[in-house]
Amino acid sequence: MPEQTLIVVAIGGNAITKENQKGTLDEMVKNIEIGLSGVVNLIASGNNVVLTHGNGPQVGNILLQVEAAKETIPPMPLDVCGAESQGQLGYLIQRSCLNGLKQRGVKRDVVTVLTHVMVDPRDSAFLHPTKPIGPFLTKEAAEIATAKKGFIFAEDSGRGYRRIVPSPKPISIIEKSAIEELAKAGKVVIACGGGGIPVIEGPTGDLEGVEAVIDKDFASAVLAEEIHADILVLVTGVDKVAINFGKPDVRYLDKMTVAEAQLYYDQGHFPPGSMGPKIAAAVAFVRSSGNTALITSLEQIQHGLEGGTVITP
Ligand SMILES: Nc1ncnc2c1ncn2[C@@H]1O[C@H](COP(=O)(O)OP(=O)(O)O)[C@@H](O)[C@H]1O
Ligand SMILES: NC(=O)OP(=O)(O)O
Repeated sequence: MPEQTLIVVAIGGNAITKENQKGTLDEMVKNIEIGLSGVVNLIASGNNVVLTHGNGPQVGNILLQVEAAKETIPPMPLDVCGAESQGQLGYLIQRSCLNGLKQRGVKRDVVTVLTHVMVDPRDSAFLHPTKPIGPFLTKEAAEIATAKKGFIFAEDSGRGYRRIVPSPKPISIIEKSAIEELAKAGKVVIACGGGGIPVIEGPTGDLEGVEAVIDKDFASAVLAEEIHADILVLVTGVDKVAINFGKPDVRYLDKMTVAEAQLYYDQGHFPPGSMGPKIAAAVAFVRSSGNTALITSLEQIQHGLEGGTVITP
């Protein structure tokens, strides 16, 4: 790897509010502090790092707050709720990074960039919601919420039922130049929170927010390509990617080429709601940049970037 390695690290919203948690401040602060220690080590050892993060559980909770207060306080649309989640989580992640660096005796600026992401208004995702947000409900609770409020729910990878919203594909990161300059100047940048605030170009050419939640793995892959990152790290709940996941003949992989990843994808080893988007995002970055992607867990990153599953050209 080059001397001044630029690493984009993407962390899932479910790592910040876990599946069995309600999303209290205390839970989020603890998860971020413990979860980020490996990332802070990467920063402390001299790498340039851009941190991106999901927001599914958090933006879902903000929407529930909006919904609960709508008779007394004017409700805000999903893009504004997404922007709120960037501020909420950006603040907690930024503070945790600053504290972690200070504890290691390292002086680095840490900034959060409110990030807009261009999407296509004709993206078919607007007609077919797929992105799970908010708490995990039982089937019965989901049916009641649908009947009462008209929300759409879907089963999320065997973990329960969650509200689903449109998730258009990210086309380009509006603040890419600022993020690249900051990161290459040694600032730690938190960007593309919640996959970024989805925007389109309106009839006058002005940016307009649209109601959706972008997948943070896809947004991170586009960002990594646009800021010329050396490596894209997608952090999730497993140390390595497997074929035959959950079956007796499961095999965890240390590495795979994009061709192998595509073959396993086509063979159905990576489900659409969980590992599928990560593999698709990693493959897109490796194909477009010629660099490598790594899929691994926060625990594994504690030991550097040597473990996990590496995807190579
Ligand atoms: N082939 C596979 N290899 C490894 N993990 C898999 C595979 N297929 C599904 N998974 C599951 O997918 C999860 C990652 O998806 P998800 O939890 O939705 O991501 P996120 O961390 O972004 O919230 C893993 O923790 C694992 O439980
Ligand atoms: N926006 C997004 O991808 O969030 P999650 O990581 O919570 O799914």
